Amino acid sequence: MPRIARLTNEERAAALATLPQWRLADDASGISRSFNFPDFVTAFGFMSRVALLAERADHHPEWSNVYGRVDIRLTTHDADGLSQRDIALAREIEVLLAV
Ligand SMILES: C[C@H](O)[C@H](O)[C@H]1CNC2=NC(N)=NC(=O)C2=N1
Repeated sequence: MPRIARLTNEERAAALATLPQWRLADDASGISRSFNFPDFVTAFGFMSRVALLAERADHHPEWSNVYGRVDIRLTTHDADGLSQRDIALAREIEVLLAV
């Protein structure tokens, strides 16, 4: 029994309308975005900042890094799908990039 509620179709559509850079998985289980930085150090600095956000939120990304590229997928394991926690972390990541 999932401990966190999955978003309804309506909630998901409304949330994703505010996150145009994020792509919904075909099975709607999560959202993903790729980030490109000029080099590894910049990419890893970004990952460090995301890691602090994730730890504070107790919500952790699935991700990979190749040199300057960072691929992030957000899904909620405790909900077996997409929850408000994923949306909240995606928004925080967007704020990080905006400053
Ligand atoms: C015990 C702890 O709060 C949970 O395991 C948290 C940790 N981070 C998590 N991260 C993600 N992405 N999904 C979760 O369900 C989740 N659960």
